[in-house]
Parts: sequence; structure tokens; C-alpha cells
Amino acid sequence: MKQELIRNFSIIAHIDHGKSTLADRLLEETGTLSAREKADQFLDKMELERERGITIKAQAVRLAYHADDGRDYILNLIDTPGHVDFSYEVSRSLKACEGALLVVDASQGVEAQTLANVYMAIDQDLEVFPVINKIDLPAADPQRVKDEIEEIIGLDASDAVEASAKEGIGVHEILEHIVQKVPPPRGNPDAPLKALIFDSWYDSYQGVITLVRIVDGQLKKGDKIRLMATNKTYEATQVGVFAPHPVAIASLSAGEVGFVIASIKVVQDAKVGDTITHADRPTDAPLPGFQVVKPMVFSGLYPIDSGEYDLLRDALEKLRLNDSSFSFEPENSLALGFGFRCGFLGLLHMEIIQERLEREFGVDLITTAPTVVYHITTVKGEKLKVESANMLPAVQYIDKMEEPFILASIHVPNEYVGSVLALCEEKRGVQREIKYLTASRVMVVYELPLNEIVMDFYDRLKTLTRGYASFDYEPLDYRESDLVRLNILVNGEPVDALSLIVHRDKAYYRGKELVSKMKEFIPRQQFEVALQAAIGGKVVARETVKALRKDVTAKCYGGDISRKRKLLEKQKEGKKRMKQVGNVELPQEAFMAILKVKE
Ligand SMILES: Nc1nc2c(ncn2[C@@H]2O[C@H](COP(=O)(O)OP(=O)(O)OP(=O)(O)O)[C@@H](O)[C@H]2O)c(=O)[nH]1
Repeated sequence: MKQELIRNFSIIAHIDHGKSTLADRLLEETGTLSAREKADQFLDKMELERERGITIKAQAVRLAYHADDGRDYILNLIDTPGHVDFSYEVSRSLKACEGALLVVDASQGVEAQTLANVYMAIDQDLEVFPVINKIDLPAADPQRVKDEIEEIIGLDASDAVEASAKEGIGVHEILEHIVQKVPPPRGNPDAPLKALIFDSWYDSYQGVITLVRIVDGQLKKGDKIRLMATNKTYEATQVGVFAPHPVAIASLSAGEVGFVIASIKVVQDAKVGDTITHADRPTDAPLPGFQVVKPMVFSGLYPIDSGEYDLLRDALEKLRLNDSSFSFEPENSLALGFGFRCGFLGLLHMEIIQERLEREFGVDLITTAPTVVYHITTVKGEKLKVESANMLPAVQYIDKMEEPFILASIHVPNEYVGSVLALCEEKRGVQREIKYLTASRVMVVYELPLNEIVMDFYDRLKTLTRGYASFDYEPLDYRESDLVRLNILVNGEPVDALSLIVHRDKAYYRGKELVSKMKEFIPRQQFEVALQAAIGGKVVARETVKALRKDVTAKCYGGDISRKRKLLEKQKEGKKRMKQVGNVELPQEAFMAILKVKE
């Protein structure tokens, strides 16, 4: 395939601005998708993705396009994840492209997430051109959005395409822009092979499938290949493209995008960002930018029924096969028994995994509140990484504690700036910048402790701004901080799974709020239940759940049996999520109360 007839591009968009809908339109317009497939958005693969309307895994689809200039082009659409948790994957997907469409909702305008990805694309020298989507909406204001794109991002929006992915307006024009504006790839097909892995996943029939962009050289079926990060060699048993279904081809050459199957057993051996070369004629240096992504957020996952421990372990192993950024190791809790401490890229990643465990694998879980990784220096000078309060050494052994900070950018209409600033201050933020992007939109930049973000920051931001704020963050550094371990005691027994690490200034307040929230969730039992919050040996708050007096079904007067049964069933359902702690039954909500504490 001649490189001048290839265009590799991706679509950058804020969540819900219409990326998947537009991608499907492009597939349809180029005849890549059959009528039957149009019913469903093709690019969002997993059921969960479709339900939540978010794109998780990057994918590449080859489109054949007969352009107005009479030539036949190959357009490779490389789909990128749309969430801050997956920004490393986004960066690698963009590396596989020469250009990007910037899709902006004509009624919403530029949002924080759009910005992060668009700057990433500009940094990587991609040709970025705007598409104003959803012009069919009554609230659409394409001119305002074009002005915003020019003012905020500094991109020329004068010939931005005005489109409606929903109604198919502007789709042909977008394809022509891709052909005319995105530069063709330039790689040397005769040089030693350099192929960038920008996605990989596990398939139970084929093993690991990697999506690659050939930067230099050629990759043929049967070639002996080497993955440079692990230095392991394999045979490329299949080479192909998604069009959109997998089609085997003889070889992929410089500039092309496709998949390689090479009997790789686990995704950990074919990490995103790694370089594939030939075993017998290797390239000198791998492609730059390879990173091993590290989990940022940790949480304990425990089966409600301890008999499901093996089931949970198998499910976690299956999920890890497919997701090299997810980690887990066995953990033991006095309160919850045997479970696993799991590491995630961020909160969304965590929710996705938890949901898949319950939905696809049928494991009922108790999850503990998410925490971050703290750096501890002991009095002996040892350095520890601690990701749960229970791993924290006793105070007398700790010399210094550090916590991770992030740089958060929040975009918000100016009427909400006051509340956003108050929230950031309350969350121990350090203000960096407040900037008017337009007359009515403001960008607020704060340095914030990640520990405060994993609690309830995002939900509160959304509530305070009625959903109008958009939020993006990147890791910054570790800073020394005055942190303490807050213990929760149920009838005098410390519940290890409920301990948490908090800033000293907040410990008293958080402890107080926590026990009062827990009180709401813990059903009355045959005896009184005391809930206490303590720092070290010092109790800082106490609440009591009074003993049960009445029969719950007593109010079902008149012997209405169906109603009575319903109530009992409801109770049974509730039981499923109960965990026996000492002699007290705690529901899942009590464990999550930590997250629901408002300050
Ligand atoms: N009115 C209107 N709605 C649209 C248009 N394009 C997309 N939508 C709707 O906007 C919503 C979000 O569209 P998606 O294509 O799923 O958005 P996305 O950007 O892919 O979202 P993520 O996958 O979460 O990144 C859906 O309900 C679409 O039907 C459009 O041109 N006009």
C-alpha cells in the first residue's frame, strides 16, 4: 500500500460529545458497516461500555474511501478512550496517528477533557482539525463554539466542519478533510522493523492480540518477532486488519495499522507502548515513550460469601489477562476474612472492574473505600509504600509521611466559580491559576491531594455545578503531610477494613461524620451497637444503634401474605450484602459510608 494513500487519524472528544456516533457514521458512509451492524455502535465493544456510554479500549478500524479526487484511500480510524484514567493509552493511540478530529458539541463547547487530549495531540505534532457536532440541537451555537476553540485552544476553526453525527450531516465533508488535511505517514519500509503496540487484549481462542502501527519496516505472517520491553521472541502467526471484522493479510508495511497475533500468553508481555521488532534484524532502539503504568487507587475486594474466594480469584485472574494496568494480591482482613487488595488507574477503572466482577462473574463483593499510595519513611530510614491503613506502621516508627498530589483543571461557567474554589480549599487544595477562557467560562487550576479526590470530590463537583463542570487531572508529586490513621470500632472491636488514613486536621470531623453516616446504614440488631471513631487510643466520636424491639413484619396488618413475603424477600436481598463483624452484621453501605461523608 502506497503511504501517500494512507491516513491514520483518531477522534478526540469530551465524553458524550458524539465520538462513537460519528465513528459509526464514518464506517457507514464508507460502506464499512453492513446495515445489520448499524443498529449498534460498533466501536464500543463491551456491553458495559455500551451501558455506560463510555469507550474503554482503543481500537482501530480500516475504512476504504473513494475520495472526490478520484483516488482510493485507506483511512485508519484509531479510537481512543475518553476518560482521564486511561490517558496513557490515549497518548499511545495518538502516537499511531498523523491527525485527529476534534469533536466538540455545538451546545456544550470546549471542556476540560477535550483540552487535555487535544494538547496531547498538538504536542505530538498531529494535524488537529475541529468538527462542531450536534448542530441539529436547538441549543447549538456553532459560531460560539468556533470562537471558543480559537480562543481557548488556539486552533484555527474558520473552516471547521459543522456536523450532526446523529443526522448524518457533514460526514462526507469530514472524510474529505481527513484526506486533505491529515498528512500521509512517512516511514521507511526497508528499515529494520519498528512497530508500536497501542492496544492489546486477551482473546480466549487466539491468545493476546496486539494492535500495532508499523513505524518502519514490514511485518509478515511467519516472521520471528521480538518485543523489546520484555526481550521475548515469538512467531507472528497472524497479521491482519479490522475492516471492521478481522481480515488476515500477508503483511503490514510502514505507515499501516493492523493487528498481530503471536501466541503471546498474557497481556503483561505485550504492553501498550512497547516496540515490536524482528528477532534476526532488530532495530537499534525502541520507540520512545514506553511506560509501565502504575495503579493510582487501591481498594480491598472481599467475597461476601467466603466460599466464593476461589471464584473471585479466578475472576480477577481472567480480568488481569485482559488488563495489564490492573493489579491484585491476596489480603487478609480480620473483619472481612480473605480477599484481595486491588490496584486501579483511577476511580472509573475501579468501578468498571467491580461491576464486571459482579455482573460477568457473579461474585457478590464487599469493597472497602479506595485509598492512594502513601510514601512512608521510618525512623530507621526505611522507605515504604503503603496503600492501606492497615499496612501503616505504628506512629512511633514513622518519621515522615508523604501523599500524592495531582494537578486538577476544572472548567466551569463563572457563576459556579465561588463554589468550586470553596470545594478545592476545603479539600486542602493549593490554587495555581484562575483564568477566564471566555466571558462566561473559567478554568480553575488547583494542586490537590489525590486522597481527597478519591473520596467524593467528583460527585460533589458535579452537584455543586449542576453537572456543568468538567474535570481533568494529572499526577504531580509527593508531599510531606500530617496524616493519621483513623480507626472505627464496632462494639469496641476495631474493624480493620474500615480504617483509613486522613489528614490530622480532618480526622476529628471525618470520624464524627463517618460514625453518624454508618449509624444510618446499620440495621437495628437484638442488642445495642456502639460505633466509635478513634485516633490511636483516643476515641473522637461515638454513635449508638439502638436495639431492635419490634417484629419487622408486624406492620403488615391483615395477613396480606404477598406483601409480607415481599418484605421478607427484600430483607433477604439486603442480607446478601451483610458481613458479620464480631457479633454485628454490617451491610456494604456501612463500608462505603466513608465515601459518603460530606464535609
Ligand atoms: N442531537 C444529537 N445527538 C448526538 C449527535 N451525535 C451524538 N449524539 C448523542 O450524544 C450522545 C453521546 O454520543 P456518543 O457518540 O456515545 O458520545 P461519545 O463521545 O462517543 O462518548 P464516549 O464514548 O463516552 O466518549 C448519544 O446519546 C448520541 O446519540 C448529534 O449530532 N446530534
